[in-house]
Amino acid sequence: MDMTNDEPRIELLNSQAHIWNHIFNFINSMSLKCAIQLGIPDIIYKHGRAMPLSDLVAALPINHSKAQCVYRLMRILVHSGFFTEEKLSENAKEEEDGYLLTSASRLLLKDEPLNVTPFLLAMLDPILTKPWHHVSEWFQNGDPMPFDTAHGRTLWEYERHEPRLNHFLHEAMASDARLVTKVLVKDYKGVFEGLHSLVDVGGGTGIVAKAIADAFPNLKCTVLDLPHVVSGLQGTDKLNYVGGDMFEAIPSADAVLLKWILHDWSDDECIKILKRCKEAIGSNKEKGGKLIIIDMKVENQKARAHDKSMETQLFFDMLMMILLTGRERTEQEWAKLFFDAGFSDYKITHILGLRSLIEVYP
Ligand SMILES: C[S@@+](CC[C@H](N)C(=O)[O-])C[C@H]1O[C@@H](n2cnc3c(N)ncnc32)[C@H](O)[C@@H]1O
Ligand SMILES: O=c1cc(-c2ccc(O)cc2)oc2c(O)c(O)ccc12
Repeated sequence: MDMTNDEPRIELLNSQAHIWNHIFNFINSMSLKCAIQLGIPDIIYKHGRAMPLSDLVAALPINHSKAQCVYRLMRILVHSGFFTEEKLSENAKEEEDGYLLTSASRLLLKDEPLNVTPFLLAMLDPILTKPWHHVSEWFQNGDPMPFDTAHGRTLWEYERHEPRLNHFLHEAMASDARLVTKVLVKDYKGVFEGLHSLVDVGGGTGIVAKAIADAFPNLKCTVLDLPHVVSGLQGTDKLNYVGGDMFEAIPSADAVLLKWILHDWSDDECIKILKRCKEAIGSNKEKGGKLIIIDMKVENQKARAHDKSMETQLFFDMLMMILLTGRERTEQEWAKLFFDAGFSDYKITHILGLRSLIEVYP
């Protein structure tokens, strides 16, 4: 069909703009990465009030020949909601604006306890972005995921031999763990009440388990993770680290926590992990034994076609397909996994923004 003849001109131009926006979506992420690497959020924060462009330029660690370009970087970041502009003076004749942080850029400050910068820097590192250039090739070959097509080995193999990847992934996960734990322990204490023991499976360096152990004096926590992740980590009387493999065995406990684990894995792999979790909990539902999952629940796509949070969930689903063997799941897909692994019931609570808390009972 010849679009130029049949489509109204306005629709033709809108379609072109839609495509341009998609071509250049990466410019939003890369501009933000640049601002963080230059320390722009911290510089504006330290200034303490709306910061004029000239002061920002003077404070930046840049070559002076690039001074003219700062305005253009800031303009796109204002547009995407990371900074706002405010008049520097009450005097209407004075035109100059100054930059202020927004609630999103406050989460990028170095001294912010819930800083999400490590997650951003990890996801935009060339090791993790290279596989995106190999997706169509992967669709046509026999590799398990585009990460292998790009790097010749799985992410797990790469991580074992490349300390930098291992380090930035654990920093990324730890930063997310701090944010989620803050909400969980403050607002959803009931989930952990009555429990005496909990294993955080794939709990990394133990940020979540430490916070739960601190918040509940009668609860002893264990972190199970791969031996190279937990080796050298010092436990306490309330927190202990176990090096092991969740596909083989999970220490027994009243409750098992799986935060951001199951979305990394295929359905068959999840069923194996879930069966090990059920063995660890035992079968006594009345004793309070349960599995606690923190992961996304994707809604029906048709109902939310233009919803921003649906888009973010779809981004994560693609990320899991490109890097790992995992996926994001609908309620029906979650329920099937639980019943196939031998669990009898579950309850989903929407408490963590795009992620849900799913309690699963033996
Ligand atoms: C995406 S991270 C999630 C970390 C943590 N639960 C969080 O949300 O912050 C996945 C974790 O699973 C761990 N892991 C991967 N394979 C594992 C296995 N076979 N047994 C135990 N842990 C494993 C990784 O080392 C990593 O710490
Ligand atoms: O980029 C990742 C990587 C992982 C990951 C790394 C190593 C493992 O043994 C398992 C998983 O998990 C991720 C994840 O859960 C996420 O939500 C975003 C990114 C990544």
